[in-house]
Amino acid sequence: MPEDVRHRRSPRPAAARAIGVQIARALRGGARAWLVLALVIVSLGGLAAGLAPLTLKILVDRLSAGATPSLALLAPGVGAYVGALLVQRLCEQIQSYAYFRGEQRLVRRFGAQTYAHILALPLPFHLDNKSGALAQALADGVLGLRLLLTHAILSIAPVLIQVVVACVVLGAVLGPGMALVLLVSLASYAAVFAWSAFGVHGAVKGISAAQGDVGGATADGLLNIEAIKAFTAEQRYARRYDALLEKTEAHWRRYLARRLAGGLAVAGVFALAMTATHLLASLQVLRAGLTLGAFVLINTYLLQLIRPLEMLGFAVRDIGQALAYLDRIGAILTEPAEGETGARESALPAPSTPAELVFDEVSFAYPGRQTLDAVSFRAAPGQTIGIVGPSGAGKSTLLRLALRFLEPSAGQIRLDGAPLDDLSLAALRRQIALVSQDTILFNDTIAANIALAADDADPKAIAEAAEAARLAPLLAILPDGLQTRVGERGLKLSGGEKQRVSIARAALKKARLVIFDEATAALDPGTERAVWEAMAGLSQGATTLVVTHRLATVAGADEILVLEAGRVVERGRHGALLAMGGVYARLWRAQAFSVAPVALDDRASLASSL
Ligand SMILES: Nc1ncnc2c1ncn2[C@@H]1O[C@H](COP(=O)(O)OP(=O)(O)OP(=O)(O)O)[C@@H](O)[C@H]1O
Repeated sequence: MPEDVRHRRSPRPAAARAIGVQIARALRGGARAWLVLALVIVSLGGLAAGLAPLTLKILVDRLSAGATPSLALLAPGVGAYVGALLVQRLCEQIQSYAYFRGEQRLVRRFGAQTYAHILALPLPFHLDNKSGALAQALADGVLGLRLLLTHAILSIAPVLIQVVVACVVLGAVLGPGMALVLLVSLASYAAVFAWSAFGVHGAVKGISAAQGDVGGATADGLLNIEAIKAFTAEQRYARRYDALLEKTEAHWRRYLARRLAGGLAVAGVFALAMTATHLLASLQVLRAGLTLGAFVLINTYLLQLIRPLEMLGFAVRDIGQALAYLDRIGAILTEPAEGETGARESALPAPSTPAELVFDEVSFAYPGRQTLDAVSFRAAPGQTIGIVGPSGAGKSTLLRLALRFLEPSAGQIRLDGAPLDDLSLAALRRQIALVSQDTILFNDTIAANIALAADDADPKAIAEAAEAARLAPLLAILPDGLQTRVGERGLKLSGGEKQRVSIARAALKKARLVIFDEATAALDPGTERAVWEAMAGLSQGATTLVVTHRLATVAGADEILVLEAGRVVERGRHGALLAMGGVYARLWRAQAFSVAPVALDDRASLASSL
């Protein structure tokens, strides 16, 4: 079971590799060409900026050589100087366009790929992590990528090019000593930046984790707004939220302190570097009697490099922040997605007949908790298998195994004779429809919610599925019918209506294996009966697994499994189980039947009503 990503320290190299792979994939499809173009233009601009002072030196030397000033004398120098500056300005404009085109494409692809990866992570990962924190990690990761890229291409690359050109020109004009002093100064500067960025990186990681907690708490509270109000827990949740914000503020304080210390150290090194460069330059001018043009050259370089060097400082600091942002998404990217082992999907298209499902000595344990122990059964094509037993017996876990949300720790599950892990997950899940107790709908229209199983579902098929799920009476009173929006998590519909949307979803899928997990547990008897009728319609022509606490609903099942503490303690048909006088008979007697819901296998009478 994966740890909560907020608190795990993923192995850095693995996370960095995962991000690298993701960025490399995202670069394909247009982004790379734009970014390479941006780099080329940045290089051209940097070269022009680096050479501009040299053209100025030539101009000043001509002016100070004592020759009679004339247009012919000045024009080439002025032209070269202005031309170099113009090229630099033009490059700045064009590089922005090219860069942001590439950045937008890259960010889009990176975001889409990462979101797809998160969706593909196994269910246990999602159960262990807060959705809000995952959303925050994704947003941070995208922000981190943008910061990294912007600085790499728009800040660092131009500075490096200008510095190299300046060193080469200064070395050629004033000798290697001057170039060496400049390089040593820059190296010290870079070292102090690295130290500063390292400190900031640690502090930002704390902020990022704290903001993840805040994001998680925000979503948690809003998702449970009804419960919070019903239990008058508003103040408590607001206080808890404030406590998390307080922690975030503390991390920000630490970050600001580190940033200040780093900034001061950088400023100190900068002053030292400038003093050394200036002193050496002045000495050379005095001793060697350098030309006025050479003196102008040194000063122009110094003035010209101050700003880019400061920008480099900001860049390195932001990169520390960007890496911290990327750390968390890197940890998520190292999580393995659900297994895709099967190759049968294209070779063998699933038949349209009901499926055969076999559990063969299947065991499963959540961490530290044995949950299922050597469970075996066979659901023959078209049969209905009831699964009953006390709360916590492992019924839902068994269904999750059938859908391969979880993997057995021992034993084998087979669909139509093939082990589940011989099928791709998509091929497996396409054949199964799940109707569970907690139906959460998307904040979209009823039609879009029904069409979850197929992007290109035919409106007629959606209407038929709605009809089969007994949604017609509801749709008749809604002014927008199937186009009615259901609100956040479907809160504008009642529990029974939501269940019927969920059944329509399954009906549209025309599944070969239908799984009901306490599908009507939350409904009143009248609604329950209507929903069961819809469910019975759905299980026509399919093999059906029904988990329920209401024994009457599986009384007609072909086989009933009684689970207790993860073991099948009794099995058989309703009558035989009652005659056995064991757990099932006790549960049966204990239940008071206020209504007699339609049994799922009462198909003959239902077929006519469908
Ligand atoms: N993600 C999980 N991590 C750890 N333990 C879990 C997890 N999900 C369920 N369990 C535990 O596994 C056991 C079986 O749970 P399961 O949901 O399968 O029971 P159930 O028979 O469906 O119960 P109920 O009838 O109440 O829905 C329970 O003890 C439960 O606490």
